[in-house]
Parts: sequence; C-alpha cells; structure tokens
Amino acid sequence: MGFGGGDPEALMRDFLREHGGCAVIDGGLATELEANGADLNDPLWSAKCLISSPHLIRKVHLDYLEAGANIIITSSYQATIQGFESRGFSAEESEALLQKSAEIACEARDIFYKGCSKGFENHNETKKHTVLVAASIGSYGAYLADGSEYSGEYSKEMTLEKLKNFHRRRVEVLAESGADLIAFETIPNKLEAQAYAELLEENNTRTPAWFSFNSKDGINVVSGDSLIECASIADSCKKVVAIGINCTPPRFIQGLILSIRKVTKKPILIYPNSGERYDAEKKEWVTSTGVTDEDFVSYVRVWCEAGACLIGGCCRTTPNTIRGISKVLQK
Ligand code: MET
Ligand SMILES: [Zn+2]
Repeated sequence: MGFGGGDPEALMRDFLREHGGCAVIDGGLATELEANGADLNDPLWSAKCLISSPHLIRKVHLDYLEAGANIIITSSYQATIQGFESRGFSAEESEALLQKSAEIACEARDIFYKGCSKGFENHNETKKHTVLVAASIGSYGAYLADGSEYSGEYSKEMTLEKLKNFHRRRVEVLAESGADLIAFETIPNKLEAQAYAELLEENNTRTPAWFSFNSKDGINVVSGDSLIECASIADSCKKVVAIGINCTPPRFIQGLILSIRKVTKKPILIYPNSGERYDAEKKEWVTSTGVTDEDFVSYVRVWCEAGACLIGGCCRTTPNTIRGISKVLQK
C-alpha cells in the first residue's frame, strides 16, 4: 500500500499535511529539456526524448527535485499511443513508452531519495520529503500539435465519446504505471474535462488525478467555456483530488484561484507559465512578453492567500523559479 494508505482522497490530504499544508510542483519540463539541448520541434514534443534521450528527462527531473519540487510531472504530456503509432511503433511499443515516462520519473525520485538519506543515520529522516510522481496527460489538442490546446477549438465532429476513445487506453496504462497520480494538464474545454471525469469513473482505477485548466483571459478556460463549469465537473468527480490552472500567465492566476474556490473545497493547484507568449506559427516563445523569476516568485504569497496549496511552474519556468517558490513556501 502506498502513500495515503491506498485511499485516493487520503493521498493528497496526507501529502499536504506532511508538507505543512503547501507543496511545490516542478517547473516546465519540455522547455527545460530544450534548455538542456533537446530539439523538440516535433509533433511528439517532449515525448520525443522518451525515444531519443531518456537520460536528459531524468536529469531535468533531478534538477527540479534538487531545486525543491515535491511533485514531478512525467514526460508523457504529448505521448500518445496514436502519436507513437504514426511513427511506426506497435501498440505494445507505444504503451511501453508511456510506461517508460513513469519509470524515468520514479528512477529520478529514487536517486534523489538516496542522495537525501546520505548523512542521515536514521533512514526515516527521508520520510520528511515525500515526492509524488504525477503522470502527465495532455489534451487531444496537444496531440494535434497545432496549438489547439491554447484555442480549445476542436473540429465540429468531435464528440464526448470520441475524446473518451482517444484517451481511454492511455489513461489505463498511466494509471497502472507506478505513478502516484494522473495530472490532466492544460485542459482547454469542458468537453475534455467531462471525458476525463467519465473515464476515471468508468475505469475504477484507484489512482487519483488532478484536473488543470488553462486560460488566456483570466476568466474562462481557453475555449471560452466557463471555468466555473469546468471546475464543477472536476469537483463532482471523486477521483479528482486537486483542481487548478497551468500554463497561464502569472497575472491571471489570483482571480482564477478565487473563481475555482467558489465551486470546490478540494486543494487548488497552480503552475503558471513564465507569461511569455507562444508564437504557434514560428513555434517559438516571444521572450519580451514574460516576467522575471523574481516577479514570478513575488506572486507566491498572493496565490497562497487566495487559496492555492500546490504551486509550481509551467512552460519556460526553470529550476531557478522552483528554487524561489520553495524558499517562499518554507518560510
Ligand atoms: N508538463 C508539461 C511540460 O511542462 C506541460 C506543458 S503545458 C503546454 O512540459
Ligand atoms: Zn506549459
């Protein structure tokens, strides 16, 4: 039986209690892989490294752990069975690659734990620093790799059933991968939130999940669907143990937390991006549009006061950002 005594709801409660009520999520994975030299100009994005450079993924996980992250998110954001199959991998090989994303994160955690226990006579000392591995699931729009996870606009033919069929096997594989929870990230619309909630209920998995939406106006999710309605879907799903926002500019976060708080008592998570704008045509970040690490970290108290208790960073944040967040939360 793992952390939380095998009870999905207890996992997050026990974890947060152990961390004094607030815990640190890691920072951007894909963008940090790029900062470490990976070329991710590819429909698989960060999942490309599962094939070409798993050691780099492990290094970035470790960098975030050393910087103070208590939760690390796997490299499966844009890893889909359909995406791997279109590269010529078999169904089994594709599932193995998903599995591998969890294994690499667990391996990084083991290395980190071993490093922590050095110098402690009593091995139990390491218990103070429980780290959770969250298996990432990016949206259907992320799989399309055309920027539609930031528009939330899927074709008119898209239905709830189609979305469920698209995600079903991937959710099953990652739920059984050894990760502690499933991180549904960058959810752009209500239909996809509904699809995830139904899959979790139907699957009967014991692995808990978090739902994280993205916004580009500070009010609604990116498709224009009501954040309140999206967060309510997450709130109604028993397997969902935290609800929040990721990959959204820091300036919008406080208001979004307050909105989510209106419809849930579950823990609220936030991991904003650096605030830089992504130019989907040029496939690059417009650097002049972001905030400095200092500015980012100066928001942390405000976000806690608004009600967030899981805080990290998304695209273009770095181990340095996470170090800063960790310092503020330790105080
Ligand atoms: N966890 C993912 C990453 O940091 C989230 C990407 S949001 C577009 O790479
Ligand atoms: Zn992001």
